[in-house]
Amino acid sequence: MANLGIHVSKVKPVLKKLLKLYDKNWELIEEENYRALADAIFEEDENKVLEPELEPVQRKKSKRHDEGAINDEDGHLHDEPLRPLKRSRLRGQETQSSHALTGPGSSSAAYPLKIPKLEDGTVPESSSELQRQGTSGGNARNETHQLPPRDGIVDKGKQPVSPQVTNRRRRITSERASPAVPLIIPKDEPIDDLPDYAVPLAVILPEQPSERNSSMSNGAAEKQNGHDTVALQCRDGEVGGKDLLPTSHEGAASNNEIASSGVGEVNAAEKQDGHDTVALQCRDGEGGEDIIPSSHEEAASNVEIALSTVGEVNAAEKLYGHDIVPLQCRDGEVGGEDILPSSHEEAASNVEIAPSAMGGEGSVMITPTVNVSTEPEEFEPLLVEGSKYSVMPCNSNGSINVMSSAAFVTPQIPGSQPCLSGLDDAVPASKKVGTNDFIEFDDGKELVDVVCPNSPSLTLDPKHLPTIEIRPAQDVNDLTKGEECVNVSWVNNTTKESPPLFHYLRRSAVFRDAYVKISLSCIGNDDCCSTCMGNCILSSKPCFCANKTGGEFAYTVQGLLKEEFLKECIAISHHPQHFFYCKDCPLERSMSDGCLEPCKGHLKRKFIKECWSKCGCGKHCGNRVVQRGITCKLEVFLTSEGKGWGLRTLEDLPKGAFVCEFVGEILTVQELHERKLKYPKTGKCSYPILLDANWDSGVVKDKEALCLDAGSFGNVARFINHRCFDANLVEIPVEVECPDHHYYHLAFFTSREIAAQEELTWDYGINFDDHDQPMELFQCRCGSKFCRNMKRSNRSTRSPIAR
Ligand SMILES: C[S@@+](CC[C@H](N)C(=O)[O-])C[C@H]1O[C@@H](n2cnc3c(N)ncnc32)[C@H](O)[C@@H]1O
Repeated sequence: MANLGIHVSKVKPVLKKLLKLYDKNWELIEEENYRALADAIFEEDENKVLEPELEPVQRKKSKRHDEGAINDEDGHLHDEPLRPLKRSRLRGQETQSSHALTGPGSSSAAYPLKIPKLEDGTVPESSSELQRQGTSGGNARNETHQLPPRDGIVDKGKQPVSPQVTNRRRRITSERASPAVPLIIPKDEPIDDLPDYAVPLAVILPEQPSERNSSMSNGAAEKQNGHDTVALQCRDGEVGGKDLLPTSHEGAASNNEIASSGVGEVNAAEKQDGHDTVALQCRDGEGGEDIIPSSHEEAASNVEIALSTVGEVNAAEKLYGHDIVPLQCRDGEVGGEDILPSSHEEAASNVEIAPSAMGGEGSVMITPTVNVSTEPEEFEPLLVEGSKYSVMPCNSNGSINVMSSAAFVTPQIPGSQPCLSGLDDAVPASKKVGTNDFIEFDDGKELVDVVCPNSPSLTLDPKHLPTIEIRPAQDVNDLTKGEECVNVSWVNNTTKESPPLFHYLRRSAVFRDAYVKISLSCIGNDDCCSTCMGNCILSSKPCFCANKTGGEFAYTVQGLLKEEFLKECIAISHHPQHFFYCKDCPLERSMSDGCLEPCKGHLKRKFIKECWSKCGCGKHCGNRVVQRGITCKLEVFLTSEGKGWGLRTLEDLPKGAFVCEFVGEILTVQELHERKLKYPKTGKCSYPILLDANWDSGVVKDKEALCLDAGSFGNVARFINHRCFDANLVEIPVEVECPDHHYYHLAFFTSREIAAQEELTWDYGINFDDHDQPMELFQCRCGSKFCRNMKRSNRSTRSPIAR
């Protein structure tokens, strides 16, 4: 603001107000380079000028306006907070999050628009049915389904949405963030010139006078007296604070480690040059109580990704073979509030690095103050991810410097921090800024200029730039990091971009609240084949496990889906008559703000039931396919059609072959909703899929209403792109260890033969005509002749399907 000639005294009160109005959502304020803030300041000025001229009534209105009320078309005032430039987006937040809950088949209504594959290219019969429903103003559902009357359910005046057009059933989609750019030579350009993604997360500060000055240039900052001031990393625990710095990548990389206990707690400490020095964050799995090492010895010293099955997900970045930076540990409280250890707050808040998922283009986000050394000597890059951020153990003294391309362009601005796991876990970067330029979000506390102008530390001699080596963030040969039985390579023949960073999971893992009961005692005699031996499929008599698939196994002896079974599954996906409507929809409940809307419908799918541990058969039983994991050769590649990354097969695949399952964090739909509200922009890095196939089984409790989110934690399925109608994969729910079907596996099978090198696709079930979808609808480039996103000039915007 200072750069705009706006005095800090003007900025402070407005910023305070904005923060309040935005619920401290810093991201929204900083968007478009603080345009909202600037506008609010100007608006404030204007109001001051206009105020005396207003009639008393107008003045009242004006005052309300200032307080956040807005006029609707009828001239009524609403108590919506004033949100300069962002009103429409924020208004859509609720919807946005609701859209976020779209299942791929979301399981369910995600498929309303699908029509069966056509032999001759004509629009299938069902599409006209769909069109009818789509054009009927959303009442189509009522033509075939009578919604039961429900107490407490209030239709907020909206048209009941046809399952064929409802947003919520759609697969969450997200826009890829802009591509990474190479480092840029310093230049004095206005901040506005910065592309979105270039807004740095690290804050570059001028040097702070401190006894520990020697370490200030060494990377992540340490918090002193409430301010992030001094570099934390690479300091030994010796008297005098002399920096002991790693002399190699390995040295630096091994310094940041986190360990987790099996009961959900995660302890993290800085291990520096053999000395455990600083505890990072320590949480238990219960109420977020801090467990703080009282000595170096107690401090856990390894940073690893820890997925507690009983609670939080904690993670560290292990990139390119190096443990880079610990991420964050959070409490297990509902709402995902950030709770920092009180007694060790200093230590705990010093290092926070979160990789973005999709939206962040996989960049490493560094939230504390980071000093860029004015004279980096012989720095060697440890990692450059997506060509945007470099983490370099670095100087002759070995400290870790973190640099972003933006750092060379402009003084750094505290940016938003796409989150990590638990998207609702990440602490917004803007919460911590350095001493002179810090921002405090605590109500009533001082707000100071948000920009760090003219930081001397920004002046980097360009001669150093060529020394920065770009390395891929993901292992080219295997981005599963060894998790799968097969390697999954990735390739990009077009740019230097790496696939986005995310934590590879072979199996879905509970984020926090989801109730996933895996208990042998819950598996009844009907749910397993305890008397079987060997390979059930070879037996002449179908066993108990086959009962759940209609008395026949779903698989052939060759391990493929039986033709009939597959056909049925595809048909279910394509036909809307398979919808059911919950009496008390958990999804609507999760998004309800007092007025419960009617269930929009879920797709009733056919399950595969696999044998499992309580069965008597062997591990190689033919009725255990999905649980064995990926077996075909796959590759992630940058698509040429502008769809971002995609997944393809490197070998011919027969029809009905299992490819992979959709893996992600298991969230309750409530948690997902909270996640979306908390990070409205994280649609970019969130790929939720509803696990709603059993919601017709009665009242589903909140903790049983689940979804999978592969935004930050997932497997290769997160790279599968959408294709309208004639995708070559179909997703089928699979029961393995949970007979109650609250949690199940969602497996992708080939819907036809697929040749080597073909891209693998599935139909997200998106309705591209639904513009009431704050989730960025991408422009579909599926190339299908049935593409629902094709521009047809004579088509009504309300009709999702062509006439
Ligand atoms: C689950 S991700 C798929 C992987 C993604 N392409 C990537 O680069 O990581 C979904 C996102 O991919 C892109 N996408 C998927 N299918 C697409 C299509 N048919 N046309 C254009 N973009 C597509 C959209 O940006 C969408 O939000």
